[in-house]
Amino acid sequence: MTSPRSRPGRPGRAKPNQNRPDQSRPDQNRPDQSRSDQSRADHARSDHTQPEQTRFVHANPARALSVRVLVSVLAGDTFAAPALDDALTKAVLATRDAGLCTHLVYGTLRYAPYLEAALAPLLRGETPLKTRALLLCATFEKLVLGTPPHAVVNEYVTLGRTGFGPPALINAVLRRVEAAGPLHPEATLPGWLAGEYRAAYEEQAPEVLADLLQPQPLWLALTPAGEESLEGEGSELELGYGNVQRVQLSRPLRETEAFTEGWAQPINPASMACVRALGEVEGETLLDLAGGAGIKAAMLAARGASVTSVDRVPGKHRAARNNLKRLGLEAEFVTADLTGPLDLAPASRVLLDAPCTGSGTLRSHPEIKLRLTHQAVREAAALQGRMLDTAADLTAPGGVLVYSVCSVTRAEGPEAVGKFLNRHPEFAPEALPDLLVQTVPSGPGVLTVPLEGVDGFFIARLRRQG
Ligand SMILES: C[S@@+](CC[C@H](N)C(=O)[O-])C[C@H]1O[C@@H](n2cnc3c(N)ncnc32)[C@H](O)[C@@H]1O
Repeated sequence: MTSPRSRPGRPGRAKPNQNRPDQSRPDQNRPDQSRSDQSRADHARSDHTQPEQTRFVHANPARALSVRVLVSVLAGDTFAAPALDDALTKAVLATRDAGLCTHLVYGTLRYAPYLEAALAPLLRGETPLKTRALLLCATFEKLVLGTPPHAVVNEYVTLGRTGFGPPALINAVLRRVEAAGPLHPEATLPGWLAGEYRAAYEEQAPEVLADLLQPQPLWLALTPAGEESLEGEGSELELGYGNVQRVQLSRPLRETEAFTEGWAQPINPASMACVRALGEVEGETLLDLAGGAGIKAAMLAARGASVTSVDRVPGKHRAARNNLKRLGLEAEFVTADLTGPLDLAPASRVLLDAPCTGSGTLRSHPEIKLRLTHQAVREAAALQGRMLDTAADLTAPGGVLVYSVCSVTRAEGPEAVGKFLNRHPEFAPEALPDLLVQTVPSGPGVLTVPLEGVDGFFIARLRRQG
């Protein structure tokens, strides 16, 4: 394992922080920005210093928007990232209010089970979703952010009056709500999922679960010109895994020269580890199966591979094409269902970055832990098994198949590959090249360790013998 490269901050160069969550992340992992979240928290804590008249006549618009977004996410209608992007695009909020809104939505979702436990003794019967969302958000502020209790009560009672719930109930609950016990990170996800994390990371599990409650930083794959340009604009590059850097932007990513010139690509270091798992790809023909929005395809094309990306959804190809164009790269696209045989020439390098439950991305997608079921894991594993069989047919003799999922469940990782190897004795697992991120062994592959904003991915590298 190679240690991440730490980059000291450069005090005095940073420009005012951009709190609005970035809307330019074509990757499925859509990180919000850690520094933004921090300043949002500071803002939340300092709310009680506002003048009395302006404080409680209208609830802060960030809180109203947060609760509306939470209602749609908790209803299961949408994921937090697109709901928030959509809401912030339509609402005209001051920068710091947009930051507060982002922090409240993600924070409430990250801590939701803990907040539910605190609220449970105070609520009888069914609580309407709007009221539940409001109470969760307010409880997050009171118990986790440490916003002064009187400010929480006044803000959210005022908000309740606008149609979110009975002010008397909100007032009574928020005055009394207190922590049900010490905050154990395990209490912030369902017991069975905490068990999967314990099985995956053993003694590191408590540290990992605590880390998943932190704000998600922004990671960018940068060319040297991109690094120079961002630093010149006052952004801070903090920590690096190879060319993937943790960045605090001085302005929205889409407005940076690094993005418009194609020198920057959002990608989690664990996502990049799947690309690294393929080893040297320069001059190789490569199949990127389940290629989605083509983030890994782009990174592979940048390394000199001739990439054909296959996905079932044509819309994803459009997004991928546009993104590749921005990066000055090219790939072929094939729209096809990978659960059945495909009329494509086998390749010497194949990546199957399979659809999965996303259980390794709880920092950036905290709502997943509120929705995930055993049944969903079983269904994902069955789909992955079928896609692995197709991937086997598309791997040339002597070639390499890399299988990856952004999930830490055993069924989707080591068990899926174990069953595959039983069905396909012509494949054997082999050692992975240096992935740069921290990993732990997991059956025939490895798991990346989700600390400091790195996602949890299972990755296996399989060689076809004959
Ligand atoms: C984890 S995402 C891939 C992310 C992508 N590799 C990237 O780096 O941007 C999984 C993809 O699998 C695709 N998918 C799901 N079921 C499929 C199927 N039966 N056949 C082909 N693609 C499928 C989804 O459309 C989705 O884009």
